[in-house]
Amino acid sequence: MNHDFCIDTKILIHLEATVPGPSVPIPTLRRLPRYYQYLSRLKNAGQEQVSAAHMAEVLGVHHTQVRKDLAITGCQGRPKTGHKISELLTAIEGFLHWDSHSDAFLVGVGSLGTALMKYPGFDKAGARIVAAFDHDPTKAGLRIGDTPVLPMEKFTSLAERMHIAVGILTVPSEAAQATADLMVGSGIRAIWNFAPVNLDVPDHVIVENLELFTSLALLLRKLSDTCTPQPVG
Ligand SMILES: NC(=O)c1ccc[n+]([C@@H]2O[C@H](COP(=O)([O-])OP(=O)(O)OC[C@H]3O[C@@H](n4cnc5c(N)ncnc54)[C@H](O)[C@@H]3O)[C@@H](O)[C@H]2O)c1
Repeated sequence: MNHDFCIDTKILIHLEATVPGPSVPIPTLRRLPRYYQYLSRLKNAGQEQVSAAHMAEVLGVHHTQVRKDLAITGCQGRPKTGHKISELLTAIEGFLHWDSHSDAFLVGVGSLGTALMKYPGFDKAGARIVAAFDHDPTKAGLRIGDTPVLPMEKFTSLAERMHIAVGILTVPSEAAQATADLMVGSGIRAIWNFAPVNLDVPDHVIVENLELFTSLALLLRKLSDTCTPQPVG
């Protein structure tokens, strides 16, 4: 696996769909990709060992927490020398199931859906978009990269036949709930939702909302808080 890529921690949809049981704390799941990114950089720079204390300092996480998080992956550090970076990377990959793939279907091949389909990083982080769907007949039949765009009528039969567990939802808000219903009815168990809508789904279905607008609003709010008033004239 290529270690030199940027992982969006929101790719947790794959993890949450595949890591068994509620016993793994979600904050740990969110931190592990950060550790992985940092460890990959160290490995690429030629470093072989790392201590939890060093990771804690660089990543701004308490060292006890880093040790606990790493222990969950099953990788044990050694006294004095710490962890072997390559072992740690392999342990995190295995734990997050990045050494296997979840196939995903995307619905809504507009600006955002197309951008997601063109982004190669999801494949490396465990989720592969194998087909996309759109109700616009002019889009069905297209290919975005290697991925076919298919008519909505094919969604259920293909999802069932291919045992698709992950759905990526990039339709406008007004179509989001109906699309989620279709996904759930077709056996999808995890939805990565980009529409700014709270989806109503059964308890067994995991939804991860990617709230870009909230994130942007926070950024701009923080920016305005740091602005000092300029003298007039
Ligand atoms: N573009 C962004 O940067 C951005 C950022 C954050 C969130 N979002 C959200 O992501 C979603 C998509 O945004 P966009 O800008 O890509 O929109 P878009 O209008 O460019 O694309 C939407 C696509 O969904 C398809 N579609 C609409 N209704 C459908 C249905 N019932 N079944 C199947 N396909 C359907 C349309 O044909 C179109 O191809 C929206 O909910 C938006 O709020 C977008």
